[in-house]
Amino acid sequence: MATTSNHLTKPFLPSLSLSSKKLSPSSAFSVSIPNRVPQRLYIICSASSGISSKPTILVAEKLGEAGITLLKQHANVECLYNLTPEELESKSSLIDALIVRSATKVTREVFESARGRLKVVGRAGVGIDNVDLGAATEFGCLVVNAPTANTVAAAEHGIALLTAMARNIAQADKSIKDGKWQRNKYVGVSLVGKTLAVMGFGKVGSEVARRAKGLGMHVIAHDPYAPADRARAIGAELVSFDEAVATADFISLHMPLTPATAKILNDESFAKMKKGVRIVNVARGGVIDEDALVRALDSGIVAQAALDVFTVEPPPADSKLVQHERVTVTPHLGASTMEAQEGVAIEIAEAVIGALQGELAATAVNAPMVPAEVLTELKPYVVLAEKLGRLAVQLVGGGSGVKTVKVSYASARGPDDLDTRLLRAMITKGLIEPISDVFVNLVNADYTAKQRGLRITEERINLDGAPENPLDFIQVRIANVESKFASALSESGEVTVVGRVKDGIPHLTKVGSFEVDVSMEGSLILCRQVDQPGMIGKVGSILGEENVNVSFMSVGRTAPRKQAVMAIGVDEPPSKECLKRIGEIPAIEEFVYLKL
Ligand SMILES: NC(=O)C1=CN([C@@H]2O[C@H](COP(=O)(O)OP(=O)(O)OC[C@H]3O[C@@H](n4cnc5c(N)ncnc54)[C@H](O)[C@@H]3O)[C@@H](O)[C@H]2O)C=CC1
Ligand SMILES: O=C(O)C(=O)COP(=O)(O)O
Repeated sequence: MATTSNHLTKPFLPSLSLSSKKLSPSSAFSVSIPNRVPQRLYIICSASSGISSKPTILVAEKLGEAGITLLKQHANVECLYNLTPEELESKSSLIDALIVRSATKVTREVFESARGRLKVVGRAGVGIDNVDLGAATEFGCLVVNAPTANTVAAAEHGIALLTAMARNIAQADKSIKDGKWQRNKYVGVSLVGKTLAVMGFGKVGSEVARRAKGLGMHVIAHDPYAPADRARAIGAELVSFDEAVATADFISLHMPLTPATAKILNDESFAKMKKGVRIVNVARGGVIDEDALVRALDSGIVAQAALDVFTVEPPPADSKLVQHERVTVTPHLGASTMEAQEGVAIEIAEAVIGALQGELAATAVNAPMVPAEVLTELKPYVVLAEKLGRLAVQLVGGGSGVKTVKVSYASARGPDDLDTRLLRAMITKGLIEPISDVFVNLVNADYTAKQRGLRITEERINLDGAPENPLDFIQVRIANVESKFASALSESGEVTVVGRVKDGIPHLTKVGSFEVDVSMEGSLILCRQVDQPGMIGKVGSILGEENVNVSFMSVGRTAPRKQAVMAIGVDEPPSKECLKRIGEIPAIEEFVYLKL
């Protein structure tokens, strides 16, 4: 993964390097030998992670057939259910992606044991509380979910539990099967005109609200982050937590399990409720303090509860809550309809395959989501960003340590039209990977930079003109370092490289103060010399004799016959002997070989 750079510098160079700081470029000319290698985006997976052939995907829980079929078109698929935690850990270094539902705990140990191979975790459903997101991010593993395909199923299950609870369906069913006929015991309550508090007004919550309105209920909702107009459109009123729990006849829970929502229904909140309230939970068991719910049932505050989810699944057989006469339970069936499972399976298969192919998933949970059309437009700039980072760091010399990097984006677009998170992540990747064995991607770029004490500051250069392209150029500067190629230091003393995208191909357009123009493919030789006739020919013929193909050549100079920097793109890495011969050309004052 880490690339190497060789560098040969003539002994008298330090003094020259100082003077070169004062030079200002005048012009650049280039000899172009087109070499259009298609660029692939490895935003999540590295080209060297062994995923270039067919990736291996472990499906650890039952997934709809349509999803499995889709996965098999692109990957080796293993379906292994009910693995123990240890079995999952031992599998993780043999797989590129893992697909789970809610029953599999994807722990830190799973990521640690993966030794960098596991690059995508697909959660075939919504809730990602069973995946250690912090650990996934640290290890550069993308987590994607399937957030839409089971919404209706979960909402329908919520309504099913609500109505079944109100009319004692489960209890009456059991009683009749036990040979009894208890018409007086199972008198229910009506829903019409009653107040339902929907806690968590997201996708499922709003579908539940819509259906409850159809049943003639008065719907209120609590969700600190939901827009009021969405609630209004459904005919629900957004209220505070206290108002919701205090006024509701029925409470239906639809928020995710997070540190903020854990045990959000507890002794204190039950004490605020109307006596005889009824509770539905199709969200997560952990949002209710289950012992407190048993107490509230026993004291009569809560008349009934209908639960699809539990803190521990399956719950212990002797669970007081599950065994409670006024509690109706289902074994986490919210998403379990034929339709939802087929939909979820396809949604997650597409997301996982896309991510393995280096695309950004629209349902990424621990990485910025970049809309597909923006990504298409940014693609060549993403490649440029990584290569500029890669190049800049290879120009650093003298063991100075890279700590401060300044990135400038020159664009004629408005600030809101340019999302630089992806570009920053790729610059970080380029900066860190050549000097370490850390794998960096969009997921862990910021985390890895922080860990290494690397501070990346960004600024925009606002240009006038038509903003057809998202960016005009990107400049990367590394401050407070020495350079192994003194000409790479700009007047401010920073290692500076600038690049542009031309015809979809990233080009290096400036090194230090020297304007060049070389396509950023293969490898690069930078030479500084006194501008004079025959230099291109001399270097070119050495490379030719050594069978190294030149793809691009460009010379930037301060003035005719003064200092010049020659940038030479090469397809094959030159041998040490070849580089030595270039270094021996008398007019060449310093040169460096860089891998892009
Ligand atoms: N039982 C089952 O099989 C299923 C369960 N679920 C659960 O339902 C949850 C909701 O799913 P979706 O509606 O698709 O997710 P969503 O993300 O669309 O909605 C969640 C809503 O909860 C809100 N929220 C966050 N913190 C809150 C708080 N402290 N108080 C009130 N609201 C808060 C959010 O603002 C958001 O609007 C999931 O997180 C999942 O755990 C989802 C599908 C199936
Ligand atoms: O999507 C969710 O959050 C669910 O809870 C569904 O879980 P499941 O995929 O059925 O194990």
